[in-house]
Amino acid sequence: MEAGPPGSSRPTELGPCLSGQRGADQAASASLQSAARAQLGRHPLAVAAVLPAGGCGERMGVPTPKQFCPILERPLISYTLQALERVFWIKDIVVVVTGENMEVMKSIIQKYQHKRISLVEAGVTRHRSIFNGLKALAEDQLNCKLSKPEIVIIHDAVRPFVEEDILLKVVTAAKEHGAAGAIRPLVSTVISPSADGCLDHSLERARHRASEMPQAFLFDVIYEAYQQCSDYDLEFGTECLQLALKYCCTKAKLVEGSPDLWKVTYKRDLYAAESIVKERISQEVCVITDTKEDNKHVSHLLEEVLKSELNHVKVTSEALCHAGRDLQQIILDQCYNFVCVNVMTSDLQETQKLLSILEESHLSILYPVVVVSVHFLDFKLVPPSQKMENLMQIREFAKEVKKRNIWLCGLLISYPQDEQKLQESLRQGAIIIASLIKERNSGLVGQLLIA
Ligand SMILES: Nc1ccn([C@@H]2O[C@H](COP(=O)(O)OP(=O)(O)OP(=O)(O)O)[C@@H](O)[C@H]2O)c(=O)n1
Ligand SMILES: O=P(O)(O)OC[C@@H](O)[C@@H](O)[C@@H](O)CO
Repeated sequence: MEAGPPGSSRPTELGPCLSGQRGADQAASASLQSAARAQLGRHPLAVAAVLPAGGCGERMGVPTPKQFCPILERPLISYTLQALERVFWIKDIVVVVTGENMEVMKSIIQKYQHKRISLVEAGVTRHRSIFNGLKALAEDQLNCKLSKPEIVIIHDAVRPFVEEDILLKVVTAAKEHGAAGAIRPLVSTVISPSADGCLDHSLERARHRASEMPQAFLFDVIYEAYQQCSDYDLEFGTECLQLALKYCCTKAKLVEGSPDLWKVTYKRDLYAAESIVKERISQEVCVITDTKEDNKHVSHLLEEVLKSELNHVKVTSEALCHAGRDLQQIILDQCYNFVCVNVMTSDLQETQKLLSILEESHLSILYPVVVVSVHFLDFKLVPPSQKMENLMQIREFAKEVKKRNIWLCGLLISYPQDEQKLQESLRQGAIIIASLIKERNSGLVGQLLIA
């Protein structure tokens, strides 16, 4: 059982909350969280989590177990760990992986600087893996670094979009009822086939629900259930709530969960998960300019066109010169998209300054940061060839900063004297920038695009 790297520093912010909630929902969630935090704070509940991650992902149909499949070049399991790490009152996170994947898991913990993680060896079935995780938490383990919690959360490692409020709800419910689990409406009707492969009967969909994760239990309840569990249940069971009912007569409280709780099972689920992550880290763009009047004017024009191109996206602008203060705050506020505006110049000094600031921050550890180095050039005044040589340096810079998960590309925008033609160039440029930010295609890193 290994803990995460001791003392590894971690960015103060753990990346955006990839929650499905927005606006009013978020306010409700925040007020629930503060109320529950007050409650948890008053009687500090010892809460730990067990993340079964020892499967082979057969239904995903790829050689890599799905929990290690990449989303934006980061393993799926790292997103789930990040989601749980954001919850300050979960004191230990036990990840259950196969022996052969132990080193892979350790490298993920190291690279993404996950904390509060202990690793335990998986079993041949999900229930056996979960049982191994619980054993690691029980006090009756030799040289155990973990202490037995009052409440244990069980959450599949392949359900990355779990929010604090559903965790609070199931933990609070488990404290009262002994067990609790998230549920969702059924999408398809459940039917029961007869022996000859025909319909025997169907269940009334409105009266049934899909059992999801997270689930939470009084530790003693679920640990006792697993200890009493038959080999058949350990081998073929899929429902922890049922074990609590069958072996400990504990009826779990069912808690409505959000649509994002779904389990990544098939390849399409991985594409869906990546789309959600891309959408969530494309919510803000920062246009960086210097204080020269010409730059500020064009940056403002570009900012306005970007706002119309990227609706629902917050577009801010910042001068690079006093970067020590305002830009750092924008970085801390989790902006992952930067447009560095250069007017009538193809040198890359401003862009390089921005890249250095980004490299010094932890911002790109968890998510790729997109930087577009924009160069407005009046092709009539300055033949592109004279400037292209400078701009081609972008390829080298991009290769270097890609190692720090900063995805740099260049964009040449025509800067004609004619106002109407300038507007058209700006619109073209904004369309390209919007696509670079939303699609986050690593294949375009180091490219010089022309609007
Ligand atoms: N022996 C096992 C089997 C599964 N799991 C974990 O339980 C979770 C949910 O199980 P499932 O979606 O079935 O994952 P797999 O078993 O990997 O998928 P498949 O059935 O397609 O092989 C996953 O995080 C999986 O890694 C586990 O810890 N140990
Ligand atoms: O059965 P699988 O191993 O695919 O996945 C486990 C799921 O069944 C489980 O996570 C929820 O149904 C809640 O128990």
